[in-house]
Amino acid sequence: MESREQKVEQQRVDSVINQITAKIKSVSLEYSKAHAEMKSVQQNYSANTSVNYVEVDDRIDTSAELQQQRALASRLIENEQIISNQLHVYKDLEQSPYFGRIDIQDPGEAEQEKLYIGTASFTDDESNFLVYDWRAPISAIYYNGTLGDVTYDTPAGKQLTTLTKKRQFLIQNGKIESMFDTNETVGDEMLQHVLGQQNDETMQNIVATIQREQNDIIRDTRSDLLVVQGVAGSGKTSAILQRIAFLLYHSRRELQADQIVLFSPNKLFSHYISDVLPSLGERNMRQVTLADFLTQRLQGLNVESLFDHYEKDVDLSADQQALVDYKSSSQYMHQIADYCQNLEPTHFKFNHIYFDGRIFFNKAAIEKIYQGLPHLQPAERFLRTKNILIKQLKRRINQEAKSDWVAEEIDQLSDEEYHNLLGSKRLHDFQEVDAETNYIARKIVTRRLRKVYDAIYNNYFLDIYSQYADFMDTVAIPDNLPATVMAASKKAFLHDIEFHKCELVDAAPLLYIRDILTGGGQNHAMHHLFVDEMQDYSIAQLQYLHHAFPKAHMTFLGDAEQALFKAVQTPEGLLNSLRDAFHVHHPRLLKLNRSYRSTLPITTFAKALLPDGDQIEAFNRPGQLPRLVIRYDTESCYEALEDEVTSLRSGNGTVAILTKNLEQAHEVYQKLHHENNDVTLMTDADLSLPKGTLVMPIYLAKGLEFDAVIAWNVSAANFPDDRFTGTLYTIATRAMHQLVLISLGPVSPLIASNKMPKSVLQIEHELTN
Ligand SMILES: Nc1ncnc2c1ncn2[C@@H]1O[C@H](COP(=O)(O)OP(=O)(O)OP(=O)(O)O)[C@@H](O)[C@H]1O
Repeated sequence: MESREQKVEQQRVDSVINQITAKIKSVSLEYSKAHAEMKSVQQNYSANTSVNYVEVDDRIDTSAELQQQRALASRLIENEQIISNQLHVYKDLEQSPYFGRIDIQDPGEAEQEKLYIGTASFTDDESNFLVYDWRAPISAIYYNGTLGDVTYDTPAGKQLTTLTKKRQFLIQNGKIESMFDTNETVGDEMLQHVLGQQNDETMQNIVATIQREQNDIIRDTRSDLLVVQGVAGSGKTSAILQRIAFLLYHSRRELQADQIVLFSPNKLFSHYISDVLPSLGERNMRQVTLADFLTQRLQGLNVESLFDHYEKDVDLSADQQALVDYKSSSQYMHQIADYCQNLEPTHFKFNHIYFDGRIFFNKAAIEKIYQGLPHLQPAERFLRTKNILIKQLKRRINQEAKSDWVAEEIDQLSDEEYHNLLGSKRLHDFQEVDAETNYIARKIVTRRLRKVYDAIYNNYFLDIYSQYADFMDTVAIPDNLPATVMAASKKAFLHDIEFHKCELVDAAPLLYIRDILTGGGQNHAMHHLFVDEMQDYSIAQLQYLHHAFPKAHMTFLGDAEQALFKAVQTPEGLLNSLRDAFHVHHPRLLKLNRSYRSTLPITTFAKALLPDGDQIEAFNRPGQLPRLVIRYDTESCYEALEDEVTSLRSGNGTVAILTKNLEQAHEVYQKLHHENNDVTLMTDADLSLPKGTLVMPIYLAKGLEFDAVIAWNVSAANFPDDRFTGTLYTIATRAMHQLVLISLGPVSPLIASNKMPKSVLQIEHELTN
């Protein structure tokens, strides 16, 4: 039954919603007007684009007018967009205007104030705040404060107040479903409700239930390097997105969404999180995967992806491991920087520039230019060389413009082509006819030699591959790495380059060498760099990202335990390595030890897989024990899989069958698909997750979650030793409500260990005779 208190609160909700509804009406009217205005300008614009293009003068006037109209149209579109966004925000508020209330007593004030907190601010006609945005300074108290005296940060400094009440609401369709008073950050009841729900296709914001430790990450504006070690399901990704929304609000004037870049683990993940910021009324930040970023920067090269890497690098010899460790280290990157700074001009490696299959600029000539310059930093010297080459190209264009083929081509130009070549020039700009013909001739040659210009502009005359090979030849390598292994690696690198391929471990060092020597590759406009799943990045790669976005504040989040096929580094060790490598002023390490995603039995099982799993605190959400199903031949194993899928599907929206690698995902898919059409095999090209039964290798499921998970073939043969702990742990922790493990033959020692209490699993054996 509704309490008296709840009735009073419901009356307030009703009154606020009435005001929001009235606001929606007026903003809708505004929107219709803006839309009509935009449409009429657009129609006008398209009518004008069909004007006569032949007369040069007309064309120039028309183009100026068109430009004006285009600018007006884009302003109106922007205006319409702003109003439309506002409408979205109000419509969301109309359903659920707020989720929290705090009562505060400011020092010296006679009366207490009641403040209500929601996803966005809402004021009445007299500008009184009926709802405060969750990011407003005062709202921090809701997340951080316990009853009593509290302080909060404001632009004017710290403020003191007394918190006398903290209340949470669950309001749906304008009705208070439940409300609680609490002294905690956000009480368990609310979290139980949110976490018990079925998985959606895309991630939801957690604004109503942000926890205190998460709030520290979200509201940190001081650190230039924030490293978050958070156990699986502890809300790292959620915290990133809430943090971005917070930063956009906090620095509304200086920061735009496209000045924030997030490196995400795969494309499925990018789609999975794409609704969170729009649900908070913000635009999405830029998102990129490491593979896309590297491939884009190393155009023409097929850079090995993290996925190829997972498929391949399971069994490395000690020497090979030493090589990978070295090339992934900050020391390696420092040695590259030293190499570049001290590079003798005679050691600089150049390429010929070709045109139509013939050498246009000879590398010996380029070398001569470079070596002839005064003593300068390599990048400066390179830039000067580039400018000299462009000057030489211009000279050659002028000479070539006098040749017969150009004159012939001019003769054959149609009027329209001729005018196009004239561009914005007018006929009376030229003193004589010759000058005009010469102008056209140079235009023709310039167009023809465009490729040469592009090659110079894009620095193709630097032979970065030979340069990197030279570096590998000359660098002082660590004691544990045999010189023969390094030499073989150089050879393999050059061999791969012949086939336009490059291993992942060489991509960042290669780019680093190129950037330092050419003075390029740095984006100074990016204010924030976020890296999710940082355990999958080497220090060398992170160092390159820091170099590529030198002005960006960095937030790196990950879970050392989820490192797939890789040794685990302690968070403190990682922070120290990063601090030394980056020379930052305000590094900060935060830890999230509470796991929210999975039920208590699933988290309890997952914890037991880890040597130091005790640090993980499970959120107490009840559920069934994970089931371990053991079969002794392939046929019965697949039968068991089918039975499990059928039974899990009846209660869950998505069931994900997670495998160790792609090959096993294919095998499972072939088998299941044969019997049942409602199964999807996910690949790294997929952009979104369908509902139903999904099959994928674990590295594609990084950062994702599913209602139910089946861990495929957790046998001793498939997961033989502790190199696979991270993989198995990551698989288990993708499950929200149910987890089934299927083993073909004896179970992995990671599960069948003394450390694994019998009570955390329900085991089903097949009887054998
Ligand atoms: N404060 C919170 N309130 C409600 N739900 C939360 C909260 N924190 C986390 N969650 C939920 O827990 C789940 C896991 O969160 P998230 O994916 O952000 O964790 P993660 O640390 O990035 O996980 P992983 O490293 O395992 O991929 C999500 O469903 C998220 O919505």
